[in-house]
Amino acid sequence: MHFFARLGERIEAVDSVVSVGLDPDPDRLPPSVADADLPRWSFNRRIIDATHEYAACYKPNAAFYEDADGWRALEETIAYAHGKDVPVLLDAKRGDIGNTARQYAEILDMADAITANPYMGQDSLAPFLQRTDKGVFVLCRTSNPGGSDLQDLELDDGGTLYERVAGLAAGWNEYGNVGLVVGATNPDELEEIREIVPDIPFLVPGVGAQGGDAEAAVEFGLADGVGLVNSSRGIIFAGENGARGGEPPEEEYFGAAGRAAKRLKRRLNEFR
Ligand SMILES: O=C(O)c1cc(=O)[nH]c(=O)n1[C@@H]1O[C@H](COP(=O)(O)O)[C@@H](O)[C@H]1O
Repeated sequence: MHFFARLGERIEAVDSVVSVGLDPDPDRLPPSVADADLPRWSFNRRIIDATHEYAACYKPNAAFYEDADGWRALEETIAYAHGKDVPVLLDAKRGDIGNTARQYAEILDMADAITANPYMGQDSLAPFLQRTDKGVFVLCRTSNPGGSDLQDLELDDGGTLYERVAGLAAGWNEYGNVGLVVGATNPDELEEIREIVPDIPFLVPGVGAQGGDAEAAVEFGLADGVGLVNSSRGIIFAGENGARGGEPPEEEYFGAAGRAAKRLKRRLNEFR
């Protein structure tokens, strides 16, 4: 089944467009997982247990797994998410010459979708796009402050670079498997890009810790009801915010992640 059809089913099943970002920063893991064989996996398993009923998708960012143990933690995490029937978008931001991209694309054997960087052009993304059952989210207008350095540049023949990327991505969407990444910190750009590509689902990061606009994320991020709004630290580290009282520390910690995911689901659903 094509990724976006599968994602649409999951969104409907849980009535949620929340993407839970699994970015297990080793410096922030709670003491209860520190002694585990694979602390990041141990942490993610508990996060998945606490959040899966609100999750349309999990989005592990590859940066948090790029060492030997990390890779094992990632594999376990993806298998566990799949066991809960939740698709996994690997946030790897890949993009390289064709020969290298073909190797990168092997990653899609384990994940359902990937983020990709369009800077090197169509041939650098072709090996991902050719995996017709997998989703490819192309960076378009990113949420970080420096996103404007290149992406907002005005082109000689009109429009900005991010608008050009949106138009190109529509052309790359031969198999209906292309999405765009547009940050919630850029509500005006979200609206503009939605006008250029009415049918392409967005991954909208930047709500939560980066303070982005949840309403715009939903209003412009979804295409025919399909799209994702991601929060990572705002969910997985919600337990750092202290005691609720009564529960044992571990339950309290991961319970807070579950409540944060549930709150985000509710908030986003106000605008769906
Ligand atoms: O591709 C992404 O997911 C991404 C694109 C972007 O423009 N901004 C952005 O924050 N992200 C990722 O989304 C996640 C955001 O994390 P939080 O700020 O903790 O919610 C991180 O994994 C980022 O790398």
